[in-house]
Amino acid sequence: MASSATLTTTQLPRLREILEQWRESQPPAKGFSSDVDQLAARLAATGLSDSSADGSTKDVIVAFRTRPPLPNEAADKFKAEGGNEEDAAKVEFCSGITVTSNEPGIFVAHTPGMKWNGPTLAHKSFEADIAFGPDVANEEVYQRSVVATDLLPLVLGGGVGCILSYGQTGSGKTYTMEGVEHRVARDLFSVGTSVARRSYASEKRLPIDSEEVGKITANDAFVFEVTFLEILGNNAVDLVEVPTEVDAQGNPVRKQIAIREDKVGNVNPQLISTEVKSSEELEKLITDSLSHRRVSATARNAQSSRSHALLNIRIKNKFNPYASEGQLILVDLAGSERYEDSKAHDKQRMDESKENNKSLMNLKECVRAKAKMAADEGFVHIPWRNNKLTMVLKPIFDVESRQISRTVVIAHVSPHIQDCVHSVSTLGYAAPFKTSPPKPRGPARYDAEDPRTWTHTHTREWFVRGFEEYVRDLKGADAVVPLDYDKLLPEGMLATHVGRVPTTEWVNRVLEARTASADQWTPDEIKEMGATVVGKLWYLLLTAKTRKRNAVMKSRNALKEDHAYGTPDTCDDPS
Ligand SMILES: Nc1ncnc2c1ncn2[C@@H]1O[C@H](COP(=O)(O)OP(=O)(O)OP(=O)(O)O)[C@@H](O)[C@H]1O
Repeated sequence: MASSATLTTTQLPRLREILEQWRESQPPAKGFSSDVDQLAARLAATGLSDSSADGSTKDVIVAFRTRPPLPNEAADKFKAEGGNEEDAAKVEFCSGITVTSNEPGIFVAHTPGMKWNGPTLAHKSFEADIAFGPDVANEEVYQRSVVATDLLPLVLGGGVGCILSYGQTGSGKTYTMEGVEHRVARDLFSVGTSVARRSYASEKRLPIDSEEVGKITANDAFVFEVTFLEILGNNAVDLVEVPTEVDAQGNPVRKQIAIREDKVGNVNPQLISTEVKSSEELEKLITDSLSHRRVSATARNAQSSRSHALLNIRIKNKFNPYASEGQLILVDLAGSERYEDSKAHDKQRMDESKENNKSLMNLKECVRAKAKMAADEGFVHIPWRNNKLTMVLKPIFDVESRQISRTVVIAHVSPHIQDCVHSVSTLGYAAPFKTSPPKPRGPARYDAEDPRTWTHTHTREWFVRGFEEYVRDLKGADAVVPLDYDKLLPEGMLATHVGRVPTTEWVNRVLEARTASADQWTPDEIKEMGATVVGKLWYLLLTAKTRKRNAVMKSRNALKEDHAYGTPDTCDDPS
């Protein structure tokens, strides 16, 4: 099969002809629409959105994106691969990607080859959850990957949301991520205000449209703190820091940031953390930090980003001290490069490129393991400690964490046939992340220790017992639980559904389900009761999910100990 480097201008017209014939033989493309509202509604109906509240939401969502060809790009590519000026002028764009379905997203990559009777095309299709074709604007990408997947309510509710922008250098990752980052800045405070008003209304038992509730803003309920980290090869630096010195080559000198796990298992690089109180402040921080990001020319893209850039927005909840800290992590990954792409680099650039590819491979292992775990596919080990990039992404990879997390991977491919070999590898990298959500377990055998097997009645009985125990310990044997269980756990609500409700949302539900007898309780006491009891459910869910893994780890540890000290049978009797 010919690689893109061996394509010649004379083959392109024939390849275009073959592609046209192939396209004509295909059924019409499915599910195309640029109506963002319609798309969001459809995604909600297909279970990608949390608003379906049926527990089927995926933890890993995969999207493909390709961009339009840029002016002169086809000729420039040809020249970059050794073609002469005269022939380059004749090179016209030939598409290497066809989008055949929007939901699920299907991209077909067309790889050129050569037989005795002329050029050929091999068509290979890849499936994701969502596809963005070349004419899709950044607003639609944001609506379908952030709004329809409820990432902002999730992180405001104490969950972890992450977007990973992956792909070949020059394929449009930065274009997508900057679009997402600026739109997050635009919407975070208004969505935060709605969430804050709902919490306030629940706590004060006020109608949501009352004047008092209308005065509440996002800043009354949340503290937003932002960091921006850059990882280049093996080095990490703070993008918020304004460099004051330059080296001999005139490059800004930046302080190296250590990335390691502390004694209690947290990975908190010492970065400048800036509190932002408005969309404008967040917007400015993003723009300033991005201007510090290192760029250098590559054979593919004159403004190529050589580094991974991680924007992290941490959200503390002032209304609900029991809620975990929400985090939104937006990652523009360094371009993945093949040897051919990096051969023009100097030694330092080559090493960086190697290091980048290594970290991307490890990231792949981690995302794939996470997707498998979410789909309940048995024992899973997530190797997030292997690399700096995955270490800072610990909040999404830690299997012991009880925070709800959702990751959207957007894999980018170039539209050009010359890049097909690389596109096939990018699509092949991301496609396996697409897994089916765990199947509803139906009438699985009831296990008191595994909430995934509980019916609505089991769930309700467990909560009734849990609240009664809590209230008895706190207020004495005769105290009554001040909750309306019909309101808190409506018919059909299962333990698995409760397990997917972020803390803040759950505590709001508990506040809304208060009965008249709750007048003797303070709102904080009610919140603590709700958070404590649901915490026990999460623990059960976590141990049930990781039971097989824990058993394997336990037997491995036992093996290690046996190896070091011998088993009781084999130990020498000291007497
Ligand atoms: N969807 C799009 N519509 C129009 N232009 C686009 C689109 N996506 C990318 N571009 C343009 O393509 C060029 C390359 O895009 P970008 O810099 O985002 O690529 P990249 O994948 O981040 O590259 P690198 O890894 O080298 O940084 C830029 O000029 C950008 O403006």
